[in-house]
Amino acid sequence: MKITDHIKNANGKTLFSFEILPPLKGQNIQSIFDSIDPLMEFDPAFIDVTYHREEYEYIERQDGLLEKRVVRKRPGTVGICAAIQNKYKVDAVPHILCGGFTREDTENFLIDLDFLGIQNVVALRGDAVKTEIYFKPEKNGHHFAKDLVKQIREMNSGKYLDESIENCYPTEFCIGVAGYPEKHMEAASFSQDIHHLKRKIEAGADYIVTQMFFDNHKFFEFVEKCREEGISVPIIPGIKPLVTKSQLSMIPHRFKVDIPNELVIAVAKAKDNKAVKEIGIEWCINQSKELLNYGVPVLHFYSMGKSDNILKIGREIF
Ligand SMILES: NC(=O)C1=CN([C@@H]2O[C@H](COP(=O)(O)OP(=O)(O)OC[C@H]3O[C@@H](n4cnc5c(N)ncnc54)[C@H](O)[C@@H]3O)[C@@H](O)[C@H]2O)C=CC1
Ligand SMILES: Nc1nc(=O)c2c([nH]1)NC[C@@H]1CN(c3ccc(C(=O)N[C@@H](CCC(=O)O)C(=O)O)cc3)CN21
Repeated sequence: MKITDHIKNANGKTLFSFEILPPLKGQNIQSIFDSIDPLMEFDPAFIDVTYHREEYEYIERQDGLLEKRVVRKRPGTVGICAAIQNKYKVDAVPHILCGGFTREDTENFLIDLDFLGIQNVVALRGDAVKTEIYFKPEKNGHHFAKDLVKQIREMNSGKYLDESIENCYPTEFCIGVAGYPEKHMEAASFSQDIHHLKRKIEAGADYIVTQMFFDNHKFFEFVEKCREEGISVPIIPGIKPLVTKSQLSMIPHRFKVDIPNELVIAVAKAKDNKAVKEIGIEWCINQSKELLNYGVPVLHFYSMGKSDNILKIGREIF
């Protein structure tokens, strides 16, 4: 079922969802099932599975020259989505990126998803590859998420890239896009970023899921601003409980989000990561309760394969 239909059918009740990443190459899928099993008691409306493109590694050869190697550390997004839908009868939502994909790759990827009965996707530009600062599209790939959204919409109206093929089957993808309560790191201003978000909705996106945030006021202001700008689609908050001290520097660095001082102080004072996990759970429960009162359509947890803390949070909320 489409995410937007899940939301409509819930009649104002807040739904539960979470996000996982494929295991490192060489691992089996059991670790994925083990992380999903405990969370089934909250009846997830959907499970997002991130997509991980290739990375470049430079290996020093014996002659001292550097050899560039292309590696994909976390393949398997589509297979995991199919396995989830088959095993749990829960909608799996693959992330689909501009980066690393030509338009043809995108079309063929979407055909696979459609054949597997996957009806939802999150359309993202994708991060720059680790060894580069700026995002670079493939030749004949998309620069921005809004262009990817447009291509999916065209397939939804039966328009494929090869116009000589007649009577193409129209797919029925429901499309999510990312929103940034604290502005995307590359956007020149918050207003400009909202303007770009609006373009994604105009291109045909059906809902927004946010970057993680630790201060609900940032989310409330973001929703207000979106509504003022005429963005009327559902906005789903994405939240993540802290688990380690090192995240105090990793999260602001990687995702360009702020951590409120009160939380920073509590985590910094904690005697070990076990204590940090408890602080993270408590903070996330408070965030969740307030978001629930605000009437969010879904609470989306960035569990990334670790479910014990989400289980504790879910038991307080759902
Ligand atoms: N894998 C995942 O689950 C998630 C990944 N992300 C990452 O966040 C990053 C951005 O992805 P999206 O939000 O999908 O990208 P996007 O294409 O919507 O926006 C990327 C940046 O370009 C700017 N922009 C958009 N249209 C523009 C235009 N026409 N001219 C100039 N600038 C424009 C935006 O303000 C933003 O700063 C990526 O790095 C993505 O991988 C974000 C959320 C979830
Ligand atoms: N810019 C951006 N890129 C993304 O891929 C992305 C977002 N934002 N925001 C939403 C989700 C959340 N994502 C996440 C969230 C946490 C981890 C994670 O596993 N973090 C580990 C350490 C990761 C590492 O080793 O670098 C952690 O300790 O939290 C990974 C992806 C992926 N998504």
